[in-house]
This record gives sequence, C-alpha cells and structure tokens, in this order.
Amino acid sequence: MLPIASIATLCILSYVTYKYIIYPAFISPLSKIPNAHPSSPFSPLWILLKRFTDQENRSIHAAHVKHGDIVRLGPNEISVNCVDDGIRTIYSGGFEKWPWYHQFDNFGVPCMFSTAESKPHAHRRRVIANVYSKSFLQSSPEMLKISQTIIFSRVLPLLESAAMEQKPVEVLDLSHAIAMDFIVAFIFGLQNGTNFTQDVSARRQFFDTYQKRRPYRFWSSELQGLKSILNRIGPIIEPKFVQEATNYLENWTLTWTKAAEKSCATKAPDEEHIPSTTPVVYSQVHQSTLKTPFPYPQDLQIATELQDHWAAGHETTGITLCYLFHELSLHPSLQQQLRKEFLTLSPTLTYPPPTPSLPTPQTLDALPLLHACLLETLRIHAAIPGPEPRTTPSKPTSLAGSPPLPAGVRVSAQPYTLHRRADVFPDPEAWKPERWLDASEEQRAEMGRWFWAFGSGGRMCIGSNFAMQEMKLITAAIYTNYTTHIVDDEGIEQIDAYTAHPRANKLVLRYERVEN
Ligand code: HEM
Repeated sequence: MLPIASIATLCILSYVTYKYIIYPAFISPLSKIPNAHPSSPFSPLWILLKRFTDQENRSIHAAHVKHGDIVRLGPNEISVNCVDDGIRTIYSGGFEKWPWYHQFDNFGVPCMFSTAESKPHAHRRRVIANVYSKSFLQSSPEMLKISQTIIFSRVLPLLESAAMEQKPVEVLDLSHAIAMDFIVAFIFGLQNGTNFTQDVSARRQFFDTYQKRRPYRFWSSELQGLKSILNRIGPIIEPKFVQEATNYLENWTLTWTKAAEKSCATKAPDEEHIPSTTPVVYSQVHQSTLKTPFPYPQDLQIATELQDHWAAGHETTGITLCYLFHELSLHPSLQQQLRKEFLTLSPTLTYPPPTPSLPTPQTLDALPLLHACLLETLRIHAAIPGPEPRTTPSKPTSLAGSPPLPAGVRVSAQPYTLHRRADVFPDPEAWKPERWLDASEEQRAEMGRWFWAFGSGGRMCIGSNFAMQEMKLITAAIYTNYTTHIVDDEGIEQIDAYTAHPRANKLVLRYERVEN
C-alpha cells in the first residue's frame, strides 16, 4: 500500500498538472485560440518579457500577421484586432477596464481614465464630457482667447525669431510645450497656466521630471503587487527619484487646482496685464464631484482628474504634431499645397497679423488636406499604438470566431495592428494623406471603422475634439508662414510602448519664412 504522503503528493501533482497544463492547453475555451508563443497557454512570461523589453506592440502584431484576428498571449490573456466581433463588442460597454489602468491613479485616487468599473466612470464622464464636445469648443470664448494668446503671442514670435536667426528648433519638446500650454490654460485658466512655449528652462525642468519616471512604468503597470512589496524593502526596482518626481507633479497640480478655485471665487484680474479665462475644466470637474459622492477627499478627487487631463492632453498631442511636422518636412510639395489651403481662410493666419484674430474653428475643421494629413499621421504614428486592456464580462462572449469566453480574461486591441490592415489601408507602412482624399465613400467609411487612434465607445478619448482643434490651428499657423526642413531626425522611429514617442526623443527642424 502506498504511504499517505505519496498519495498526497500524487494528488497534488495531478491537480497541478491538470490546472496548469491540461486545462489551459486542451480544455479551456482559450485553448481553441492560436498561441502567440508555444508557452502562452502555460505562462505569461513570454508577453511579460516582451513588455519589459519594449517589444510588446510589434510582437503582438507579428502574432496577428501569422495567426489572424485573435491570438492568445498568456494563460488568461488574448489579443483581438478586428472590428466586427472585435473592438465593436469589447469597447461598446460591457467589458470593464483591466486593473492595469491603476498605474494612472494620482494621489492614490482613481481618475475617470483609471476607473475600472463602468458605472462610476459613466457618472463622471456624463458631467465632464460637455466641455470637450466639438460644439462647446468651437464656440468657447475661453478657447478663442487661449488660442489667440498662444498662437500670436507665443508660437509665431518664437518661430519668427528662430527663422530670422536661422536657429534650428527641437520640435518634439516644443510641440509638448505648446500642447501643455493649451490644455493647462483650458483646465486652470489662462492666468494660472504655463508658458512652456517660451519659458524653455521651466519647460525642461518640468518635462525632465515627468519623463524620468517612464523607464519604471513596467512595474506599476504589470507587477503592482510585487512592486509594493519590494518598495517596502528598499529602492530595489524603483529608484527614490521616481516617487519624488510623482510627488513633485502632484504638488504642482494641487497648487494650480487651488489657484483655479481662487480664480473662480474672485473677479477677473486686470485684463490689460494678464489675459485671463475661466478655468473651464476645473469648474466642470468641481461640479461633477458635487453631484456624485466619492470615497476620497474632494480636493484630491478633483486634482486626480485634472492631472490626468494635462498628462493625457500634452503628451499625445505633442507626439502627433512632431510626426506631422516630420512627415511634412519630408514632403515639401505637400507643404505648398497645404499653404494654398490655408490662404483660403478668412482671416488668414499670416504673421505679424494686421489684427490678431483667428479663422473660425469650423472653417479650419473643413480643410480637407489638413484633415487628411492629421488622420494619416494618427494612423501610422498613433501616439497610443499599444494595447488597451479590458476584462471579459460574466456573460460568456465570443470574439473573432472564438468559443464563448469565460469572465475575467484580459483582452485588448491595439491601434498599431488595426491601422496596418493591408486590405483596408493598402501599402500600410506608407504615410499617404491622399488615401483619405481619393477614397470612394465606401472605402472612407471602411477606413473610418478601422481608425482607432482615439479608441471607441464609452471610454473613447474625451479630448479628441480638443486635440484636433488645437493641432489644426497650430499646423495652419506654422505652415501659413514657414516651410520646415529636417536638420536632425536620427532616432525618429517610434518606441514600442503604450504611448510611443520618437526613440531619440527629439526632432530638429529649421524654419524658413515664406513671403505672404
Ligand atoms: C492626439 C491626441 C490624443 C490621442 C491620440 C489620444 C488617445 C486616446 C486614447 C487611445 C484613449 C483611450 C485609451 C484606453 O482606453 O486605453 C484616450 C483616452 C482619454 N484621453 Fe486622449 N488622446 C489625445 C488627446 C487627449 C487630450 C487633449 C485630452 C485632454 C483632456 C485627453 C484626455 C483623455 C482622457 C481623460 C481619456 C480617458 C477617457 C475615459 O476613460 O472616459 N486626450 N485618449
């Protein structure tokens, strides 16, 4: 007779073999999905390693090219990249966010973006969304004043002197700075905002602090539990300066939140000296926290939201502008065609302006070539090309021809792959704005279904209209007055990450005046 210890060992071994080998490889509904790697049914190590070494998007894409619209990345993780039975199902509401998004909490408090559950998210979004709607932005006196100030008093004077002095400009940094000035002024009020466009040393200090945390994102995104344990022992995986940088940025947001609160309570300052606007987003977020009770102190509840908006708003927009300017610099004839389009605006954006007035956002929005250039940049240089993870719901759901999937599976789509469908976007790696202009109605609608730079559904980018409006204005203002030429684009290729900036973190251009 076998001793009890041997029977127990046999039972444990059988259980472990069943749970970790037989079930995931042969019985789980996920076993019918092609594996991205032979180890995928048994261990998440392969995909973790790809994430750790910044190869995630391209590795997932390669797996889709090989196996089709759906692939298994780990024992409990799949990637789906198609529209029908894909993003239309996953992102239409029933699938909540994977806890991965907690890395975007600030002050230890979830913001709208990082909230996993649909209900509290929808509550917040309903109140905040109004100020980011196209109709609100196009008619907003605050947005008009912010735009006039940033374009005519900051961006164009800066580029004018760079052009006159033939001084090359680092354009990624500048694009981030302009985008930051726009969003911060809209959130906190122009009088409380940054002037990173002109104040290069303040800009550098701030962005250095913001960016130096990036290499350590892996731990807070994928191994949060392990990170917390190790951080208690000491700075083993995350140097002290990462937390110090986070504290600095959070204090910065708290300071401006208080300033915005004060602006709302007092009369506008002397307009002649400081152009001022209502802190639009602050006011709206403040309203939303009054309407819904939250389990966190009100000031932190407001500040976490506002911090997320300036972070999401400047980085993505800066990256997109940088790639648009790079592509235009590679295509001088397009610069000419665009300029022709810009000269149809009334008033034009010529600098110095006879009066500092702007064409309406509606007329800018209606320029077809500008729109096509932006869409094409967002397609092939998506600022967020990486996976957007969700959780399968309790109701078993089939995706891309899979068997019904159980609850709690991590599932994502990624713009990187959706935007490279050769049957939808022929010659997908090429930047071709004309594909949006020459397409038939049907082709354009199909491209629109696959275009996913801002996501889709109830968690789609809330700032997409804001971003499009500011990017169109900035581009029109620059290319009405200057042509751009590449000085140094070494390392311009995008890194492989959720948010993807140029590898070398720079693009240097030369600005040349065109006579109007
Ligand atoms: C070119 C510029 C931009 C791009 C490409 C972009 C892209 C995206 C994408 C792809 C998402 C969904 C991400 C996910 O679910 O994982 C998102 C969400 C979001 N974006 Fe943007 N974004 C841009 C500009 C902005 C701006 C200017 C703001 C300013 C408010 C903003 C604020 C947000 C917020 C708050 C969310 C979360 C929405 C929610 O959960 O309801 N974004 N963005």
